[in-house]
Amino acid sequence: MEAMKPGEAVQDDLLSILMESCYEKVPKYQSNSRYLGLTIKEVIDECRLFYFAGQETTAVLLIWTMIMLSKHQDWQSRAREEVLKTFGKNKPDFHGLNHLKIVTMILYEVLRLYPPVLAITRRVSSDMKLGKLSLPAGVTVNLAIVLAHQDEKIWGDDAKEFKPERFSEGISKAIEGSISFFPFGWGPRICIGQNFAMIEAKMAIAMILQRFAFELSPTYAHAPVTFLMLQPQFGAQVILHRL
Ligand code: HEM
Repeated sequence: MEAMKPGEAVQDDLLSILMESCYEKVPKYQSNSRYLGLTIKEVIDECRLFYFAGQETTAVLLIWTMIMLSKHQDWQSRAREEVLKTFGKNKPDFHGLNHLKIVTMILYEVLRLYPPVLAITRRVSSDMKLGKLSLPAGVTVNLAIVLAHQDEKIWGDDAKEFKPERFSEGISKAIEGSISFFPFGWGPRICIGQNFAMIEAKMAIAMILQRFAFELSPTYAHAPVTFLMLQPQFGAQVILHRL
């Protein structure tokens, strides 16, 4: 804050933007001053939210992807083939990552079966009707992402099976008009980091596939459990073979 006052240390990153809003719009922190910008507490809360919302979610997406590609070696080979065709052994670039079709299908299917955020909740602010439901003010509605993602009426008898080909023509074709795939939430509060998360996950998976073949260790026990996020309860023991 001190360094920002004379115009130093302002950079084009998230923290600077938050700090700028805080410093420029609320020059003095008096409890009676008109509230225009973020308070320091709000800046800290935003930073915490970004860390919490962005770190663990993408980490568990990557873990489940490694597990699924270990269980389904055919998809691991297809993904590696695509990555090597696109980048060779070079560092993946943004343009190429955006054009990975197989890897994207795999990530969507992992997000469908193992959504890092299992459910989202909303508090009803005033009495309202939602379809046939009457919701009184004050109740909390729980939207179980994982149940919609594995509903056999929507996804078919094989809803619980790993079949990335469901997404071969994109999300809208796979869900055919129903809102039955929302790993990043939906509506005005949809995840602000979803594009970043997908690029980050593609980058990590592509770099692993370029270097390693991998399989599950016999010690791995499949036991998804929720500790805030959906995680493998006993860890993910994966054996890597350098290529
Ligand atoms: C696989 C990765 C991710 C998943 C599955 C995920 C999932 C979600 C979901 C379901 C919500 C909506 C919560 C609600 O409606 O109550 C959300 C919100 C949010 N996410 Fe993510 N997220 C991921 C990655 C990220 C990343 C990488 C960032 C930041 C860099 C991020 C930042 C946020 C923020 C700030 C919100 C709150 C948005 C708001 O309330 O307006 N997320 N995320």
